[in-house]
Amino acid sequence: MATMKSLIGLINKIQRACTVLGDHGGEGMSLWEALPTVAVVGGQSSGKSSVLESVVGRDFLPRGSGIVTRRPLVLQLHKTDEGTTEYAEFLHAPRKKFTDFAAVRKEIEDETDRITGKSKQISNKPIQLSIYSPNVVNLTLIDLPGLTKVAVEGQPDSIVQDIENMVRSYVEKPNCIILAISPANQDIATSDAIKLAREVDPTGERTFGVATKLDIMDKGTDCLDVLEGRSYRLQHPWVGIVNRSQADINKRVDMIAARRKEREYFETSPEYGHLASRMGSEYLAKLLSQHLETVIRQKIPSIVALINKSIDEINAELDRIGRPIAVDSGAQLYTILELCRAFDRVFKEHLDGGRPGGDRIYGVFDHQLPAALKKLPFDRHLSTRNVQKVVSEADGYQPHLIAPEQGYRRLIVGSISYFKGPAEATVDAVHFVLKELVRKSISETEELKRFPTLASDIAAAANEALERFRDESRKTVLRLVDMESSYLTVEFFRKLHLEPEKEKPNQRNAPPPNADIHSDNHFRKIGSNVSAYINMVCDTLRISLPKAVVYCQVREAKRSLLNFFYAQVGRKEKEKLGAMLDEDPQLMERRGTLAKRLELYKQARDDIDAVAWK
Ligand SMILES: Nc1nc2c(ncn2[C@@H]2O[C@H](COP(=O)(O)OP(=O)(O)OP(=O)(O)O)[C@@H](O)[C@H]2O)c(=O)[nH]1
Repeated sequence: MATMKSLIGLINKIQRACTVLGDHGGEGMSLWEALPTVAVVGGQSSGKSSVLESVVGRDFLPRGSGIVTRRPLVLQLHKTDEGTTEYAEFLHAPRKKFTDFAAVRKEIEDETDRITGKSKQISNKPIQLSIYSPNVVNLTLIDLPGLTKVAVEGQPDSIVQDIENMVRSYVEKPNCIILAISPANQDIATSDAIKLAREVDPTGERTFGVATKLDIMDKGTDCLDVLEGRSYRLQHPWVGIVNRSQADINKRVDMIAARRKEREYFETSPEYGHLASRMGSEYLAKLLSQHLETVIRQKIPSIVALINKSIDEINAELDRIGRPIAVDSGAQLYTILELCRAFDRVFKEHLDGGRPGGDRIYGVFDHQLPAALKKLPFDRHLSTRNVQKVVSEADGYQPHLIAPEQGYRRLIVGSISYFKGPAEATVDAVHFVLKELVRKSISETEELKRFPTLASDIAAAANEALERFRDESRKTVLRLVDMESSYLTVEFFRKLHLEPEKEKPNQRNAPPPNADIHSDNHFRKIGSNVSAYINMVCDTLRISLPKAVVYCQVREAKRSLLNFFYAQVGRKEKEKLGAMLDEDPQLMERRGTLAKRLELYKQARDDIDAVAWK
């Protein structure tokens, strides 16, 4: 069976882990909120600090006018063996043991200012202090700023509400045990602590009422109605306290002497003598400790469930953002190649189908190219006037006798050169489709998301490769066009020569074979012959250009988009490989945080296992 000490020690440990994680409640699922804690709540000067100090048995809290406690103080008390030296330790300054409690007070003040500045602002970021002493019981208390009704000089008016909100944010948590401090020398009905406690815990099951200043109540009045449970009844009995008066503090009456005085006060008190065993700060400390133990015992299953849930969630997120990468160059090279392959797979899916985009290449061949071919200005180039001009120029001083051989050649070569435009445009259009597919594939490769440097390296390498393919493709298509003008299809013209004879009976308007070589009809006929020839070339190119483009660009992109890159990567040294696998700094930080969280949660689970089943 777990001991009280080990149970509270366990919670202390988990609380410290929470502070390291920056988890002190607030948004989302919080382990902190699942842990039972005791929060000390009360109006200003109600005696909160005094109660805390007498529970600890030491002077260590900052004192002064105005709002002294401006950050929550998480005070973890650890009971040590009799005779051991007392010391304190702050979580923000681990391994520094404070044996001088005046220095503890100074450190609390300094650490408060470190976050809030000297501005007297408040902050909900807790200061965590552990006290190891034979004079304490195992207990965790949270000291909160005193509830106040007015801001003092130098503090913004909003501070009144800010403090109430902060205190409320602690005490409204169902796992918070409220230590509501009310000075007995004032009307309990107007006590800030009781008012707030009633609001957040109407049944009073997690509120402990503490009446301070019993010794300075008006003559003839007492607090018996409350202490004996007749008024302001809570589920737990009220505890009366007598702290050091200001005069005692000024006389430096130490805490141990003060506790003795308090004990004597109750034992000898005519009003409270019969309640002496259930009064005083020592009794309060024991009562709280016992209660905390019961609560913790009840909470353990839900805490374990929460821890397990958190661990699962962290693991899932780590899987999603990727585990840390190996440091040796072999493994790094392997990782880089794997990532390249992942990209290549996505890219191929775009081309081969499965992912959209590849069809746009067919669109270039099926629409763009034919449309561009159709728009070529052959009408103008082969107009009767231009034909006449070109033919005459080719003839020179001696007009042709039968057929203008040179003129035909010039007209045909001139026309064929127009095909270069659509051929190059086809190359470019496919290039842009491929480039767009590279861009898409980079962004769709999940594995690459965490490596922005590598992603841009791969994109750059792929685009460079596409440029090379484009150059090659451009050369090839221009060559196809050039080939058309380098050797004309003789058969076409032979057939042409025979045609007019054959068609003679029907072709009334066609010029006779020996027509005047200077007539319009003659040039029109030449123009239409060239046009027919060019149409044939056009049909050929419409079919062959896509073949060249696919061969040079698409097929190469599928086969060897990253080949050059692979060769480069293979030659890189270790540091360069590491640099390529640079991750988004935010992601690295997130992974670091998750790893730390994971470790702390696992540790917490192990700690609970070790304690709970002892
Ligand atoms: N006589 C007597 N004086 C007390 C008692 N409790 C507190 N005081 C005095 O009341 C004053 C305020 O006590 P603190 O413990 O500083 O009160 P606090 O609620 O922490 O005050 P703030 O931190 O300013 O909000 C001090 O001068 C204490 O000496 C008590 O039980 N009896």
